[in-house]
Amino acid sequence: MAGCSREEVPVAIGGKRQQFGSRFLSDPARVFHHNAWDNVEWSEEQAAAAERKVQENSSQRVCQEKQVDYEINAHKYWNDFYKIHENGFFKDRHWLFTEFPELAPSQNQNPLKGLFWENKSEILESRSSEDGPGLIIEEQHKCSLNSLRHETQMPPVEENVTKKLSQLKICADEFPGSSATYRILEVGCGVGNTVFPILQTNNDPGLFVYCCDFSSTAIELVQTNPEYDPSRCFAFVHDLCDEDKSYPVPTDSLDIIVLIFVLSAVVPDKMQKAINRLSKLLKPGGMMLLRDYGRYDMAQLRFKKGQCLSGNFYVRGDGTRVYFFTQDELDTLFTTAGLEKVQNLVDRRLQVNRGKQLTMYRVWIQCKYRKPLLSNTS
Ligand SMILES: C[S@@+](CC[C@H](N)C(=O)[O-])C[C@H]1O[C@@H](n2cnc3c(N)ncnc32)[C@H](O)[C@@H]1O
Repeated sequence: MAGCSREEVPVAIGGKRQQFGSRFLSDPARVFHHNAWDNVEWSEEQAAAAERKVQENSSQRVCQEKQVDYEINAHKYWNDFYKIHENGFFKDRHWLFTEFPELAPSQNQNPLKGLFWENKSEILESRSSEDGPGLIIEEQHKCSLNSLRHETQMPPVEENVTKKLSQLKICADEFPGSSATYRILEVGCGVGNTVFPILQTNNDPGLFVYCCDFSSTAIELVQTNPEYDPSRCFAFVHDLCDEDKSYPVPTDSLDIIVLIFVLSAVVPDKMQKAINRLSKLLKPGGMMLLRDYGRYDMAQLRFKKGQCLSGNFYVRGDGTRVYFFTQDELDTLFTTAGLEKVQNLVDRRLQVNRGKQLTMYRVWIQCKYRKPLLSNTS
């Protein structure tokens, strides 16, 4: 498959990892002097040629019957993928921490801790008046079984009462990581190439990492990895498009949600609801971090006629699917879910195969969106 990450590890210069966007090609004659160049400007002809290529490879769509199969059996195609590749395909990404320092803030620099506690009284006040007492996250964590019994005896008369009760239920169940002070969820975690570096790098004793994937094969590989430590991590099978299944954490409980090359694997008309649901899980001040394929990435241009499912959405030879985003589309998805933009950048890299003298134009989008302290998505 035209996988996401064999090629995406930034090069280390002098042993020191460079952040994306810091090596520029000013002299085209030097193109083969390095493995990769950042922020490469596309000429008008190159953009037009890419557009033509996409029009051409989108001109013939996969038939409806097959489209339904790819959707219904999406998790099976990914299971097959992981049965073949096991841990071998996606490389570990220690570069994560240069791009997303939020994944391992040193304890004193925890960006949310300060933000959250400084504004705690403001949050408590606003949420109390909005939702009534007992719904604020601190309260949820402290709630007693007695209060739960009292609450559950009352007949739920409104939808939001039902919602409150289900949140209290999670509380009563002592959800995994309930005593943690910094909670990260990775959605579509695959075999843990983001999760394990986080667990290795972030030594905050209050850290707890959740990770899920709809591929049970991938989750099994995470759980059987010698580095999997259930006291710091909880891996579970979950389909982020499944509206009927809830996540094993209460609303407003996560500091960070990570989406790395996963939203692109979801059928476009289910993306918004998936992001809305995730947004609810973030604490006020919490952040969603995304890195994913951008429009006209080399992988999109390489698709052949007959692999297109819908606009900019394709199926690979192994049955896994991929969408290619614009920055605006991602902005709409996140802001519609009530989040505020912190970063939305396009990373245009020129990767070079020096041995074969080949150039490959990659387009990735990186986003950080924050849940406002005064949430309007409840
Ligand atoms: C391209 S891989 C990326 C894996 C991992 N994030 C990484 O960067 O190594 C996409 C992952 O998303 C998972 N995935 C796709 N659709 C999903 C869905 N609806 N719910 C949960 N996981 C999904 C796949 O099983 C696969 O592991």
